Amino acid sequence: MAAAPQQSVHPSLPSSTSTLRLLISSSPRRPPPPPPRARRYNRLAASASAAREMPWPHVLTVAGSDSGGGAGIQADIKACAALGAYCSSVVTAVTAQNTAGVQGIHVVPEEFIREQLNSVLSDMSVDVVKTGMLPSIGVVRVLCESLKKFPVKALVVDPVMVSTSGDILSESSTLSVYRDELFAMADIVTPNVKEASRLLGGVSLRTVSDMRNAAESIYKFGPKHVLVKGGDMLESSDATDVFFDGKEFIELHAHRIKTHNTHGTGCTLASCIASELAKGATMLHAVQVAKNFVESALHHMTDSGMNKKWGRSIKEAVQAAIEGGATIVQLREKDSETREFLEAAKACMEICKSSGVPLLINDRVDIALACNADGVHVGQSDMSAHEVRELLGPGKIIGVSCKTPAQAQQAWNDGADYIGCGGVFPTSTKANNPTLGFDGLKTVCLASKLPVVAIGGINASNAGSVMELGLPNLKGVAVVSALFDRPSVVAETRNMKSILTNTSRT
Ligand SMILES: Cc1ncc(COP(=O)(O)OP(=O)(O)O)c(N)n1
Ligand SMILES: Cc1nc(C(=O)O)sc1CCOP(=O)(O)O
Ligand SMILES: [Mg+2]
Repeated sequence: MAAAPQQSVHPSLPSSTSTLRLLISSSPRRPPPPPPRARRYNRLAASASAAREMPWPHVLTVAGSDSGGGAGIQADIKACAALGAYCSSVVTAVTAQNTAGVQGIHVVPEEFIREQLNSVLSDMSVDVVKTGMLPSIGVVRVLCESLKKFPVKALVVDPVMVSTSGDILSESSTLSVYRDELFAMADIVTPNVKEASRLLGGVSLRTVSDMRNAAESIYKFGPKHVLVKGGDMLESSDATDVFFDGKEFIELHAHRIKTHNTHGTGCTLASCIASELAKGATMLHAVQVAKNFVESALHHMTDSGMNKKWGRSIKEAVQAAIEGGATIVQLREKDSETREFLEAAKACMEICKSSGVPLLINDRVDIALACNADGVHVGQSDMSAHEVRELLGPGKIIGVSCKTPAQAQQAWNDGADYIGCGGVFPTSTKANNPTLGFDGLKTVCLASKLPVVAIGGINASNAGSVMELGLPNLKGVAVVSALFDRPSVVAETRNMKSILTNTSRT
């Protein structure tokens, strides 16, 4: 299968129609699955005492409350829950706001913010602290002092200054203490272009090259990584973010989503990064997952049979899919010898890594380990997600094919990150694949606690109708033949991406 742009789920390379499955056990009956990992257990309803004692990924958000529920603490808690992290909260301000703007701000006294920080950090094992609205110099200083007293694994700083509606959320005097004290403690700082400009004394940021310079300048204040978010650069048709780790710049591209509903996306992105870091992901991986979560997904799965037919290598196919806008690639090789598969996987890893696009491997955990892929996609006859997680570790992405609510529940229990659900339409790419139709997809989406990617017979003519169903948890599509069994992978991917972009947020 070829991979197209995707989201928090992953796409793969060309899949062939043959069904070479990993023979994990010769026994026809699978033994009962091991108990789910504690951290996956009922994350949404986790009690504070459970979070204290159990190895949950734990994010503490230090931010303002948004009465409208779209941004701030409310957005942070929802994003962390969606990505499987427990979220505690220190409220720095209570805002009266709605979709039109901020009508009032009640700042919480500094000493009471200190008290909240003490209560949580002295008692519960927090992995990652994520900051949002820090209204005054005093609040930033209280936070720095608490973090020195109670160090955490990582600090994610979203330097929230002005709301999308243009209302001031942090006094301009906080800029200096952000730069001089908080940034030095941060693992990542995530300004949008307006915030980056303010942090740098009002420089103008109009191009990606300006964003790179800004990322480099902000890096000099001391954070380990910088992500300058380009979503506000309205002159560009692309929404490019620039990630800088002190050595390398990585441009993360996404098609601009035509919507005014961007309120809270910064909070959501930073909370997703924090959740992934809390789960053990590397910084780049955490940023990729977060970005994909905020966008809609297009999974590209490669298929070597189709690529041969069109005279292109897997590498060329993946390169073209990424150029066309694929956000996740899944390498699906049903007929290859192991050595050939691994070589292709290593070559694709290079391309995907340099483009900031996660690469998943279909079925083969050994290949994923050998090429340090970003994750694995398994089906109901493959190794369970729980077993895959044991082998891959916490930071990798695991997808599971599910056709029923019970399978979706099991995937959640087993610690998967997303599910693939299909066949939505009849397909000739996968033999003997039952067609679920819209009704089957709906039943699974409604039951799923994980993001869902629709698969099976999806093409440019029907992708819009799938996304327009507006089903809960449906985040994107995974596509093989509509991209790879065509003369131009780039053109087909671009077209598919724009269909998804235009339907996912309307
Ligand atoms: C995103 C996504 N969804 C479903 C599948 C199918 O996986 P599986 O059921 O294991 O079938 P094979 O791909 O192995 O034939 C997938 N690969 N990706
Ligand atoms: C690999 C795969 N899994 C499916 C499932 O229903 O789980 S359908 C499928 C094939 C998808 O290919 P195409 O986009 O060419 O239909
Ligand atoms: Mg499989």
